[in-house]
Amino acid sequence: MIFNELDPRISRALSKLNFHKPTLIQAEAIPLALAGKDILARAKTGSGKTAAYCLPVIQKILTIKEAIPETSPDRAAIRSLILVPTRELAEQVTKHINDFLIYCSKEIKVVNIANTTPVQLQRPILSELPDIIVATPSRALAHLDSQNIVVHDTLDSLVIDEADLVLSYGYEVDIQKILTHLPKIFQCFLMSATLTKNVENLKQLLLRNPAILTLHDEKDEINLTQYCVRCSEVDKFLLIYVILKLRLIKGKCILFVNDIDRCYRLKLFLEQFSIKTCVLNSELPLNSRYHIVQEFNKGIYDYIVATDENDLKADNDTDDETIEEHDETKTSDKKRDKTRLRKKDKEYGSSRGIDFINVTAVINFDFPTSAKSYIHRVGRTARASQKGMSLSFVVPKELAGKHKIVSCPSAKHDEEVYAKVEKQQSLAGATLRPYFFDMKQVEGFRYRVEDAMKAVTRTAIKEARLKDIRSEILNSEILKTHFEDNPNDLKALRHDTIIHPKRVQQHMKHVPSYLMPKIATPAANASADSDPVNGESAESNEYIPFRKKSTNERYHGKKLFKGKFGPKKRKNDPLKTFKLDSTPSKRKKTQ
Ligand SMILES: Nc1ncnc2c1ncn2[C@@H]1O[C@H](COP(=O)(O)OP(=O)(O)OP(=O)(O)O)[C@@H](O)[C@H]1O
Repeated sequence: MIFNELDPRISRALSKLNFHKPTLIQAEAIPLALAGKDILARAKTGSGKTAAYCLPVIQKILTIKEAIPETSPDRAAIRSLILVPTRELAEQVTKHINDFLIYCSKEIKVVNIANTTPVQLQRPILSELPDIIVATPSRALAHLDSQNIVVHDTLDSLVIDEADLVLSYGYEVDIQKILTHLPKIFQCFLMSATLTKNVENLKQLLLRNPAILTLHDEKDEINLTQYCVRCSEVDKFLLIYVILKLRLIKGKCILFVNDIDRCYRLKLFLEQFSIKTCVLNSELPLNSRYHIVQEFNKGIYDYIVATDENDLKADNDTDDETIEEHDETKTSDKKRDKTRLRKKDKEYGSSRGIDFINVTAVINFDFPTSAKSYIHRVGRTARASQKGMSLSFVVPKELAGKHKIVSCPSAKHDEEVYAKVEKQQSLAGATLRPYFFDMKQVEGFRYRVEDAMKAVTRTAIKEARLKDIRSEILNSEILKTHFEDNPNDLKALRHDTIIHPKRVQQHMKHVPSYLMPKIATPAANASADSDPVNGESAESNEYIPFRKKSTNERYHGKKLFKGKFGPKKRKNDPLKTFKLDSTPSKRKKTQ
């Protein structure tokens, strides 16, 4: 299948988007879909599933409309319903469709009704009979029930994207109710990166003699390099500091943690060293979440600390092999619920389906609680045939829970989940390589890391969480009114601001040269036949040199030696001054 077999308006849009040739799933699914087949597709994350169903849906609508005279009232009709599990995904799919429609936007209209606009206010938009509706199942059902959407005679296709997640979010009943509003015959697409027993049930319910595509593009596996490091819960903080501060991983990273408090703990910790991050979690308003992802994709932010708590829960509920949430997690969650400022958004998801662009690395700061969740998290990098890496921290069982304050309840199960991930990856022909490093090399940082960890108290986290949500609610209001009208105003809106400026210790911003360790980047480290104890064999690769003077700049990012913290002021580094003052010669002078 090649794209220029599609309507020329679609082909032009595709070349504008630099979609020169179809991905494997697109090449297989599009011709079958155009031939009218129902499709059940399972393909890896980032393999282009969205276009695999959007393009035939658009193509078919164009063909149907060409056969209807311009003046006929029958031209306007709702012909396709696309159901997705989260609001983010609905925004994203709608954007993709609008991109594909750029040369035929007059012929086909798409509307996203998954947003937070009240149902009544969406009625006028729906009365114009858009050709394609994108919705979460609950929203679609609300409109079908209230007759704002009437499709028994017109619907041509139904898509359920991320089908397993749609079901595990508890939408099964909604889907069954939705079916009662649909015509007897329509084409159906079920798309998912992972297929579960529930999807099998849905297949029986919805699909007629479907084409079942389970696609595995071997090239894609090679694009993702997976590393893991076993360490204590405190050492996770030490290592993340070293990795980000010394830029051992260059480029954009998503750091996954397992709950919202951990999100702010990690943000505040990194903030101590002037490492800026955005947070992404289900408490933030939808507009802010969407804006954060957009800006991250444009390259405005380097680091996102994300939770995928809804996805973790959804995976836990459905995956037989998943570790049960243990009591401690439940009680601590209950406690936190009391202090919660606003409700979590049930229709939030960060690790499923969201198209983060050009992500160098996914870092599982907290190891996920299921193998399925691991697939979706690491699937945020190495997308669309690009290269990417994942680095996962795994806490050995005997070290889990040892440091109460920084402990993550799920760490007790890291080893068990890791074993499942390893098995799952080896079945797919992939491996998780260990990231060896010489702990002695980073010991010098322990003091400042512990200092920073102490500053991130429970109260600080609570305050930060409240403050961030308040400011994001304000941001969200600005975003709501300005999104379309004043795009320039939005440029000034930042989501990575320092939450606790008073706690930031300026000297921690810099890494003194005498602390500079000899530590390899994950890539350099794993590519050599390292000695796990001292990692010496990686020397020839990308070691951060110890006491290297003149090339420090590359470890600190471009701006470090410019302006306020320029080279002349380096003498003011308190750590350095302290060292100088304690030399014997100085002491003599002052006596
Ligand atoms: N034929 C193509 N050529 C170039 N880029 C493509 C092509 N198809 C899709 N892409 C790009 O690949 C990225 C991933 O596509 P998409 O989001 O559809 O993947 P997915 O399989 O739905 O992933 P997930 O399971 O995570 O939702 C997107 O940025 C998309 O623009």
